[in-house]
Amino acid sequence: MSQPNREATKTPIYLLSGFLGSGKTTFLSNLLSHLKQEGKRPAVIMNELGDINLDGELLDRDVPMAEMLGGCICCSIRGDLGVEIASLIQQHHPDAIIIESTGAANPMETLDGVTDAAMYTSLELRSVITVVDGPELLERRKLGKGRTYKLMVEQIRCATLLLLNKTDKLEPEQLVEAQQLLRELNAHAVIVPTVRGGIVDWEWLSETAVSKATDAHEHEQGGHEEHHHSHGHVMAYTHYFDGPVQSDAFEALLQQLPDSIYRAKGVVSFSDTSSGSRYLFQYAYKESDFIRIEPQGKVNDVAVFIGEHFSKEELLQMIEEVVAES
Ligand SMILES: Nc1nc2c(ncn2[C@@H]2O[C@H](COP(=O)(O)OP(=O)(O)OP(=O)(O)O)[C@@H](O)[C@H]2O)c(=O)[nH]1
Repeated sequence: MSQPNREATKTPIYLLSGFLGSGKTTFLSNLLSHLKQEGKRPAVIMNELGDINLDGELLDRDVPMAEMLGGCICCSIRGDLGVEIASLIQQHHPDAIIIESTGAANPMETLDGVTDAAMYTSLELRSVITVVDGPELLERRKLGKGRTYKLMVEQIRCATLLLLNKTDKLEPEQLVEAQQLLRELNAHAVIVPTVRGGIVDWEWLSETAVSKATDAHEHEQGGHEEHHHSHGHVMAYTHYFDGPVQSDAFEALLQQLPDSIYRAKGVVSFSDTSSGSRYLFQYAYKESDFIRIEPQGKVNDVAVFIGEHFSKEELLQMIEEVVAES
């Protein structure tokens, strides 16, 4: 079960969201070209509500691609997402995985699907990129707060990078208005106005805006994590445990989580129950639930915490107290 260098083997994951027709695929092909120019080997997961994936046809054939068709990864086929991620990593060992969700997907729910994969394989969710159709955003806001506008807002809120696209169709004052609206809806994300998803600054690719997957070992050694780019906008934190933890202490930790963390799940081993017992835990809105499991194959002891603007440092401290008691 040894994991020689988890940092080196963690696969970066980028989640690409944005409303129907906002320009996700256009941006994705720019992103893939850029990664390939850098000598990287990216892989893609494309999700379509329908049974065919036309967008996939537009992309480079050398890029390994998993298609998840006929359902939405944020709901009906969410369980499959983890499996797809894990098998892409096993088969192709990509340097990065980009998940393009359907325009109708709620990114928080999709994020939840990504966390499933963290149990089976080492990964790091780096950014949530939301492509915003500039003219459509302004139009929808004018029309009032319908369901579509609400979904757009959710996609905007959970982004770490906002591409304000189709700015060629905006008047200068509309551009300002759209930027202001994005800033109101999301105080933390980097906002980049784009035409056809074209961007010049790719630095964010190597920065972790969403989560910092950490294990105790790393933390002991380090203290050199990069905080300056995180904007305090942490939405998912992945923690790998090195060994079993004490069950009461762990349950107490879940009960003491701040309100800003509304979801957690993972697999833990308890030191005080019969040897080798492992549990799948779920936590949502103050309720926790443990199911004893006997995993087939290798499954990490890992906990993933999801929330809005919570302090990763405080959470890590709480976890370390549990580890110390164990
Ligand atoms: N005028 C203009 N058109 C754009 C821009 N970016 C993309 N488009 C066009 O908008 C349409 C939708 O772009 P896609 O990249 O397919 O959008 P998508 O978000 O992947 O669409 P779905 O897969 O349907 O959700 C295409 O016809 C693009 O050529 C832009 O910046 N300006």
